Amino acid sequence: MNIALIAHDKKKRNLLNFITAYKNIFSKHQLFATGTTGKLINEEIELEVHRFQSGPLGGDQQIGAKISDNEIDVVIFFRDPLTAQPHEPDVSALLRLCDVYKVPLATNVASAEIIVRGLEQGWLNWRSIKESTVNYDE
Ligand SMILES: O=C(CO)COP(=O)(O)O
Repeated sequence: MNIALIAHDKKKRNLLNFITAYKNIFSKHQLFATGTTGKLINEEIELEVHRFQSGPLGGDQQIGAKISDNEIDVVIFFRDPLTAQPHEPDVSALLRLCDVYKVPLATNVASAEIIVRGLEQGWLNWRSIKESTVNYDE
């Protein structure tokens, strides 16, 4: 599965801890991230990550484009709900595209835990047959 990993600055430590805890699961998948998040994952956890631009410089939009091409299966985005972001429209657009394309999305550690454990159990295997069977308008 292709997993997008993103965290706002005040949530980066939470995301790094989370990925470390589930490193054995994440290591079986293809990882994508916005620039700074990806750099930290790469350096601190030593997982291979494809890095896009930093979020405020277009990284959220790049991940959104991958979603619209059906190339992202899961988004884990630890948002900071208490700090205004200069690129808030990009953040909203990314979250919106997850809903448009029915991509499982976790915006905090509690929901991320459910998704990652489900991933391991095969609950998201339907993603691989999605393109041929799911009508995006429904
Ligand atoms: O701002 C972000 C998501 O909106 C995250 O970007 P960075 O990973 O580059 O900090």
